Amino acid sequence: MANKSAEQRNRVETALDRVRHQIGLVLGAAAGARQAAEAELAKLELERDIVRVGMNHATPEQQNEWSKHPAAHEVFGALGTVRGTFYTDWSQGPATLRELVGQNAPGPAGAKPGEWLGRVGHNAGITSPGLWRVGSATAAGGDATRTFDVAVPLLDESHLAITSAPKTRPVIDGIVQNLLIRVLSTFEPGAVRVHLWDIGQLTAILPDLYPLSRTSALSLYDPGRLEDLLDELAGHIRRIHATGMQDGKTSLREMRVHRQERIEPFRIAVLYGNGETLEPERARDLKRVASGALAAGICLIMIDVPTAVSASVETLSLIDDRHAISSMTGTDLVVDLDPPMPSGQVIRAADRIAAALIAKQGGPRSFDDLLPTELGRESSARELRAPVGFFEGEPVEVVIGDASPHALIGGPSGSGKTNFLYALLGSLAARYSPDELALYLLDFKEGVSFAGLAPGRKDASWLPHARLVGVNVNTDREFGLALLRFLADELRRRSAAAKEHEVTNLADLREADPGGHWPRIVAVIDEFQYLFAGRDQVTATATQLLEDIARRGRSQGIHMVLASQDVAGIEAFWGKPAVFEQCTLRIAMPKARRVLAETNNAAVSAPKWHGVLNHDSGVAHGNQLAHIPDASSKDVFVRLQHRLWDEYAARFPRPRLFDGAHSPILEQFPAYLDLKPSSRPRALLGQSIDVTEAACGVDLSWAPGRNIAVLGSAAAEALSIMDSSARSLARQYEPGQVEFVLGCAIEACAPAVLELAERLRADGHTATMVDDLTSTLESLSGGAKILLLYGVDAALPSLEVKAVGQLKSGLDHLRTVLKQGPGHGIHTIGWWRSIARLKDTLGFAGTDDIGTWAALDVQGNELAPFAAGQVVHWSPRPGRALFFDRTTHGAPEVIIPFQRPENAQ
Ligand SMILES: Nc1ncnc2c1ncn2[C@@H]1O[C@H](COP(=O)(O)OP(=O)(O)OP(=O)(O)O)[C@@H](O)[C@H]1O
Repeated sequence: MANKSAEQRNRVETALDRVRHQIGLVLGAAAGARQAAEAELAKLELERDIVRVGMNHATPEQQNEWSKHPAAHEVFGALGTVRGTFYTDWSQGPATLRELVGQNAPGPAGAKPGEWLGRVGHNAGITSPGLWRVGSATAAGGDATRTFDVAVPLLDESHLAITSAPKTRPVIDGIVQNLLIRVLSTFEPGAVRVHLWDIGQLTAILPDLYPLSRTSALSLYDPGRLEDLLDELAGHIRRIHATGMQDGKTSLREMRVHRQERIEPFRIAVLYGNGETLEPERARDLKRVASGALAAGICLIMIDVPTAVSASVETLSLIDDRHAISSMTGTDLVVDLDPPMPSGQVIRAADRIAAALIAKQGGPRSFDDLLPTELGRESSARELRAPVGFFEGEPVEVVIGDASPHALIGGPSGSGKTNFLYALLGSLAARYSPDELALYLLDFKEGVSFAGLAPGRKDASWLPHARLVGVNVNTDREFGLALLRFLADELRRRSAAAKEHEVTNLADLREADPGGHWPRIVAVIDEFQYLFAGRDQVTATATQLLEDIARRGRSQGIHMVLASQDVAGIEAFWGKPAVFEQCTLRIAMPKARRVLAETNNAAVSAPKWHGVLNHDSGVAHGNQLAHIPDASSKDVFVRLQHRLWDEYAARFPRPRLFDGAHSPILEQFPAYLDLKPSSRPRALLGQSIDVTEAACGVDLSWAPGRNIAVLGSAAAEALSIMDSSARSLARQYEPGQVEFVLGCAIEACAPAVLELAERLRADGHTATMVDDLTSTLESLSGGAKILLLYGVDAALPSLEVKAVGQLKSGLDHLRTVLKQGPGHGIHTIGWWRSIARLKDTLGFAGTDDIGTWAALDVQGNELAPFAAGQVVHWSPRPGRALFFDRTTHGAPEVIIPFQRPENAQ
């Protein structure tokens, strides 16, 4: 039993010993592993320390410390091998970089200033260097073989953001100026434009470049108006983008390569901030500009402008006044910045570039420079496009088409509006034949600015494109209305044709109807605000018509060019936004107000004989400044007009000239000359105020009411109307077919009446002067007779007298003649000097027997009973009459009585 238990105990102890042994083994292995890990860690830590400090940069104490490390030998050995391998590879690094910069920054972009500074560049600007030198850097080791150039991309590659360190402004100016003069000296003059803005100052930004500020190569902006610069840049971006779209290209660079021409200059905008964030709106604008700029060849150099832009931006952060860290080289390498180029040499270089640019652009351009080499080569199917001026030697065009259908021109008196119109008309007329372009020209100004475009006494030539020339129409607003009516009718005619051909615009209509005559119509109305000068029917109708034409003219090729002196004209648009909005082309002459958008001040600073052209409804980014050549001096336009006249006059009729200052002469008037014997004779009372040269006539058919009353005391006009009525009728009867009976109760007019009688007799007619009107009226029998009664009012007292034994007075006979005469061919043309006397004459019979009348110096409200009770607006004025014919008129119209021979000049 004892043995058995001892044996058992032995077995247990043996098993425990085995377990203990196993545990010992495991613990020993763990301790060993830990020791090895600790040694590895110490080795790695040593390696890290050495790498962090750098083998060559360690102090002797440090070296000593490291060498005591048990793994020192091994670590130094391994690091030495790595370093050796690395430096074997890198020994080529600086040389490679030097070569790279040399290739991408050729000539002034990277070379030493002594090699190029002061010479004018030749690069045409189709391609550009990829890099521009700012300094150098030296790789570890410190020796010169490890130095390489540091250069940054600019222009359409990348923007550049520079951050200053304290007191480094002069250094930054040096960097920026170095870069700019490198760029300016690379390209031919005119290929680069520099825009400078500094939040802190207006004048002293990069002064060494100032010689360039007399050209377009350098512009400065107001410190408080960053928006002006950003607007301008945004405008360029939009324009370049739009041009690119037409070419199917997304960047200016692609377009340049595709077209193999520069197209637009490179632009560099330098923005000096102060480290503070911009106001939110500006920051937003800047971000927007920055993101579209590079594709438009616009590069920003921003100094201390904190902004996150989503475009390619390289950075340069100054450490002190000689050194910087650059995004091109990374944070491990310090850039040694190039020193500023010598001020005197930079000034001289800038001066030479400026002089070369001025020489290249030539002197101021003339009107002839606007003209093409060959006349009339362009098609107006899609649009009208013509240069009207120049900016820095480059032509600036006006486009009239779908996007800019109508134009508004403003500028104070003497600012050159009329001159601009001549430049525009000349440039257009020289490019488009009269088949492509028809002009309707109206000038409400007192004066004759367009008169030369119609045949005149001194010069028989005319502008063959002109269909209508209206001058001195300031008192004849109705003529403006007539033009608008004409345009509205033409609009309808074109719409109908378009509908018939199932097209929607002029270009398609011309294609669908190649035989049709569909020129683009441009109607120019100078001082158009006269149209709205009054709270009357003319204003109301003009507004309505203008709106209609403005809205629908675009697609039918009917365009309006409205010019006005400043505010007055534009005020006329208040409450009529439709017209204003449709005038997307705005032209502001110097000091013009309200023509451009509210916040767009470009016209304020525009120099003399310049204009700000804007195809974007006057929003600042659409501004294009242009010098307008002198087009209105003696003989300038006339020379072109003679060329055009020689070319086209045989094929195109002369324009209609309407001159409000001159009354027409009956004997020269086409409607009078064309009169022939007719079964329906018409009495011509005067000229209609209309686009066509029409006469206003009264049909004297044998029907009740066909009498004519001339109303008012203005003798010259009254005599004229009586005269032209009689003489025009005389032409429509064969001798003997009609009898004229003339009675004159106004002594002063007797000679004129006698003279008329003579003329009528000379034409072979019977013309009887009567003294005793009562007996003449009593004995009148049927058959064609024209009674010409001068001053019926003066005859009334004797007509009212009833002779002894007579049942009827002369007045009774007159009433009978007025009532029953027309039906039997007896028509009365009578002159009453007052409306009250006419009413007395008619008595209780009502006004029906006076079917037509021409009113002179009488008030409109007196005329209502004779115009079917409607309100008559009429401000009497010399040389004009208000005419109404019950059978043909809805409302009275203004007419111009003919000039009587003795009044003719
Ligand atoms: N670009 C120019 N170059 C030289 N002379 C010019 C130019 N523009 C206008 N002029 C001259 O200035 C004068 C006034 O110009 P213009 O008649 O065109 O001004 P306006 O604005 O139409 O003035 P207003 O409304 O009083 O008629 C004219 O004698 C004209 O010859």
